[in-house]
Amino acid sequence: VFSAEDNLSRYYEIAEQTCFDIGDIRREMDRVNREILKLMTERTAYVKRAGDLKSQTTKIADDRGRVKDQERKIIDLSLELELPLEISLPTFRELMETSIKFQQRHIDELLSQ
Ligand SMILES: O=C(O)C(=O)C[C@]1(C(=O)O)C=C[C@@H](O)C=C1
Repeated sequence: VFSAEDNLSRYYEIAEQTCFDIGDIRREMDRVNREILKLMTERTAYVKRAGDLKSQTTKIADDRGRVKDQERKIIDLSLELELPLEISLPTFRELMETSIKFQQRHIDELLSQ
């Protein structure tokens, strides 16, 4: 899925070669944070759209099977990236749980109209 250079060791080498004070670090982190936020926005659009579809079928946002399936994929991909599971897993779990709440509110809003 990822190219060979997409791993923690490689990004750490780049950080060593480009960052020499905390200002350098924080500039890069601000850049990465903006990318993460853009991707979270894109992800949330699909969560909302899934709510549109579920409002016509189950009316229930929460799908534990899909949550478990994504957790498995997050674990496998994190191992590939050398990304510590202590960072990726709780973060994605929180993202999925807050997305479920957001989606259920959207479904309920559609059904109350
Ligand atoms: O896959 C879905 O059904 C979604 O709506 C996405 C999503 C998620 O945010 O990952 C949200 C709610 C479901 O419980 C499962 C997964």
